Amino acid sequence: MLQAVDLAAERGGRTIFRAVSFTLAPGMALTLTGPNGAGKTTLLRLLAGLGRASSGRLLWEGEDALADRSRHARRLSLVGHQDALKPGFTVAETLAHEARLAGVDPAHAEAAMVAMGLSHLASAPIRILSAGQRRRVALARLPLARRRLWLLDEPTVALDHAGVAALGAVMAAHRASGGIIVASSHLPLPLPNAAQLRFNVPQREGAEAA
Ligand SMILES: Nc1ncnc2c1ncn2[C@@H]1O[C@H](COP(=O)(O)OP(=O)(O)OP(=O)(O)O)[C@@H](O)[C@H]1O
Repeated sequence: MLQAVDLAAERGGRTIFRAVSFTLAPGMALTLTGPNGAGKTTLLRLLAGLGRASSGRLLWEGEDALADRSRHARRLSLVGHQDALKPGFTVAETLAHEARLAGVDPAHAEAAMVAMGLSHLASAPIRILSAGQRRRVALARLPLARRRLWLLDEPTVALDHAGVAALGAVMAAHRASGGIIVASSHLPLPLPNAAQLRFNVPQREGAEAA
């Protein structure tokens, strides 16, 4: 269970948001919406333990999530705007590598490739892929890493309709197995029954989860 209690963040000496609170039990999802610059990425980084809250607490199963940041990092996968894929690897090599790192059966890498509609690109190097194809590869790594918490910054950017549907199925499977998802987006996400946190600009007075 992930719980944010009265989180506030500052950047460059300016308050970006405050009074952000939510509780996400296994299987739940939260979408972050709001205008450019409102603080969605800032919150995702904070939830990933990459930034520091100016006040408030982040709890994982009732304990301070960030007391041990490297332990927290192993609970989560973060997909941001940079996909951190190795240009010289093929799609199949990329996913097999991810499976190896996570110690899962290599057959899962094949399944992840199929799930994100990448089979026909198995032997293509990452460097020749289109933006949407790269995004599919970055998202196909998620289930292989076997992390409970997925933090996704605008995950559908560059995806076509089929890609969005594929991601919807992958996210549904994650939630069905007790995973938690927090995702920002300017477009509707395929995350049924997700709670919503809307950021306003200027973001001075906090945001509310609905
Ligand atoms: N390194 C930084 N130093 C100072 N201010 C920053 C820094 N990085 C981001 N900001 C500011 O923090 C605010 C929130 O940025 P953030 O990236 O969280 O917004 P966002 O809601 O994710 O926006 P978008 O929809 O454009 O992705 C913005 O006003 C931005 O200018």
